[in-house]
Amino acid sequence: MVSYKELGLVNTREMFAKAIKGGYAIPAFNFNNMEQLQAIIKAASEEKSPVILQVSKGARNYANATLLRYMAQGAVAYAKELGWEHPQIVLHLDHGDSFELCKSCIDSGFSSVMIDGSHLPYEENVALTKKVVDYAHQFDVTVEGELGVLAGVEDEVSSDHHTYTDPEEVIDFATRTGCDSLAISIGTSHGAYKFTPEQCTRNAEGRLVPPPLAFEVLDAVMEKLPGFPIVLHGSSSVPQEYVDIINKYGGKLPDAIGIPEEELRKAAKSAVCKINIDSDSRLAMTAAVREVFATKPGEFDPRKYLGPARDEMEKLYKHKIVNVLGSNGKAE
Ligand SMILES: O=C(CO)COP(=O)(O)O
Ligand SMILES: O=C[C@H](O)COP(=O)(O)O
Ligand SMILES: [Zn+2]
Ligand SMILES: [Zn+2]
Repeated sequence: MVSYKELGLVNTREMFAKAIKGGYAIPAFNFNNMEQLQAIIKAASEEKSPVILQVSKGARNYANATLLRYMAQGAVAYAKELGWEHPQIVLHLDHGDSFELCKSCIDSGFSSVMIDGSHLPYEENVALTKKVVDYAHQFDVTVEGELGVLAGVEDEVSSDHHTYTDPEEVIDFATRTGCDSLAISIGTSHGAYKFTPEQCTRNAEGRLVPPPLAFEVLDAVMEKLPGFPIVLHGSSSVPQEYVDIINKYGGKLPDAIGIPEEELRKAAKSAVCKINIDSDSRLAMTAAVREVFATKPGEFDPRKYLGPARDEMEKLYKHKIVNVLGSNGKAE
């Protein structure tokens, strides 16, 4: 058993309280490799932004759970080397699907976990989330629960079907589980295809324009739970520059579309205090790698294509921090 406190990590409690008061949101960036982690830490250090390092079950399986957590723990030392005196870094389990997985992360130094029981019947979601909270809180680890189902990978019924969070359930859920934050469904979804072309309109250039998020659901949740930390998953904006580069250099991402940054900016000013971004980083990395492969076919040193990918991700993370979430300078 190793406590995150010995590792210089922090939980989300104070971070979220400040973000809600200050009208900004904390970035939660997924990582599963060294270059992503370096780019996240460099961006957060240089912008003095609190940051949530997010690890999925898939990432643990890909990179090896032990190696991954040592990498994240090393991130605190790296941030200090970069001149960030008091790094505010959370190590968070993304989409935990069982008590055992959450416990294993808590026991190995995670400062925060998500237990995602959103696909379960309501009472089972409450019971599972409460079980994780009861364990986590003994060690001052914070817990994110989820109510409502995002379209796409979270929804087995169909890719364009959301079950928005029912605002009538949130008080009961938060009170009975004791969770520290709540992920809700208001129309975002995971991946690079957040809306089908049929759900969108087209602008003059023929680009897809997505339908708006259900801000009325967010407003109703905030009215029921004033000041309670809300989380948005599936919040990549799928930058069209990256999609174009990928498609130009042999990729195939037709009609990829995300959440407009304008909507995320608006959400960040509300009780939404954690915004999850993974796909945008994948797109930045893929665009940069494809461009090197296409324009410098003689390169075979991975540093020559992963290096530019890392630079592009760092640029992306800084852009999110400074221009979308407004978390820069909040961890001086
Ligand atoms: O919600 C996410 C991770 O939990 C990531 O969402 P995106 O696929 O929109 O980046
Ligand atoms: O919510 C999903 C995250 O983007 C992580 O995805 P993953 O399960 O492919 O690692
Ligand atoms: Zn979920
Ligand atoms: Zn998610």
